[in-house]
Amino acid sequence: MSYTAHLAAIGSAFLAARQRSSTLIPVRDGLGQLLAEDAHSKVDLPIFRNSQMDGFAVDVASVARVPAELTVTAVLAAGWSGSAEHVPGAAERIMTGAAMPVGADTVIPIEDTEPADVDGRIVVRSSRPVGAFVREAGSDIAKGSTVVPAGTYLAPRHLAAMACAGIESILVRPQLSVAVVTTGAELVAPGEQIGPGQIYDGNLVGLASCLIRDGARVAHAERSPDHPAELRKILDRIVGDVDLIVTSGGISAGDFEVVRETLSDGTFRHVAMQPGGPQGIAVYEGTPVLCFPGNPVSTLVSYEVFARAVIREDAGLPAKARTTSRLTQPLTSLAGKRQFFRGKLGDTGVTPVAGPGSHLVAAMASADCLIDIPEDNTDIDEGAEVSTWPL
Ligand SMILES: Nc1nc2c(c(=O)[nH]1)N[C@H]1C(S)=C(S)[C@@H](COP(=O)(O)OP(=O)(O)OC[C@H]3O[C@@H](n4cnc5c(N)ncnc54)[C@H](O)[C@@H]3O)O[C@H]1N2
Ligand code: MOO
Repeated sequence: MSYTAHLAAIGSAFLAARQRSSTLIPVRDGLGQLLAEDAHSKVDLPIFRNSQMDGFAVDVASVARVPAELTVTAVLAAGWSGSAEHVPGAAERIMTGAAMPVGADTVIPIEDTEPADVDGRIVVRSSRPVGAFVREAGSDIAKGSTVVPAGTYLAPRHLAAMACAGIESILVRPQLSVAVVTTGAELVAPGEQIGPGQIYDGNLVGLASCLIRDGARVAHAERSPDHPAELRKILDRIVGDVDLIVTSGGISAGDFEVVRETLSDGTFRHVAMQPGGPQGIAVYEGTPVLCFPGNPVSTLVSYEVFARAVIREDAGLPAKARTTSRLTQPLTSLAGKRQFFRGKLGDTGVTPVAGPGSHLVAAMASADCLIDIPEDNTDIDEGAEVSTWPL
């Protein structure tokens, strides 16, 4: 089975995980959520023509020559109904955010005025053009226009704009909910007492953080011993909560292949690639299960090359762009297998990091890309152009 054929099979299996419906939530709960449909403004913003300054609403003709002395006919606070008309040649004292009286076309800030000698009159000291300090209705956005487009991860600025636009509830696409289950009798959590023959579980945190980075929600992260009954117990407990299950280990050719035994209806095969040769796809109680091999580099590379793109697409995140780079040293690759070497990009090209061994997890930590070598390339020269996938 080729890499591309298994990738296509994973794409098909993932379709079931995509079938989740959007939910309506109050805007105030929207932080970090993925907006499922365009949010349209219920009003013009500003909703009505209003003053940008504390000052005086006037008509420009009456302040064309300054100083000009005007009678103050009203005091208009933010929140007044806005139904009064401007008295031509006079001034209305107006506060920031108050509706402009009909007929007034400019605002003189209070700093540019002073009380006149006669009570109830002011002296305007500097003139302003038409529209100065007037915020026109709809000048920010028109009623019915899109305030925030579908596919946006909602930040405070989006929520504030939607609230100002009178939007009370929004349709959001729930994050993909995923369970990560690592398997192996040898595994203990970092920080736990480690005994002979035991190792620390790196895949749980590795896979969970890949998923979170790519926009999914890790609803469960569990470690299973190598007994099918135990694994089944875990799966039964979590399956109702998640859209997808990702496992590591227990799928190759040994005596204790717990994932393979438990998900015996699944498809387990050897993909012509390295690392990540053993692979599995199964369905548990209707939920797709991606089964990655246990070696930590194999697990991480499997995620990168099989799952990352679909998980990001599902979350509405852009695909990670692949690039080409020149090898800084020759490379030998296995005939008939697509090999994903770990590499480090630099000014002179890409340098493979350590060897191909899928246990070399510490070496992988210093890599920043995968070097993708096709099945039929075995001896690649220094300087050859290769495809690199960002990590
Ligand atoms: N006879 C064969 N043996 C193996 C084959 C094969 O084709 N024939 N394939 C090899 C390849 S390639 C890989 S990769 C592994 C995959 O095996 P499993 O997926 O069954 O994984 P395990 O056997 O459970 O573990 C493999 C390796 O990884 C370590 N491991 C497992 N889980 C974790 C974890 N969560 N954190 C850190 N390290 C982990 C485990 O201790 C093993 O050393 O099979 C080869 N064998
Ligand atoms: O192909 Mo396995 O997944 O590397 O060691």
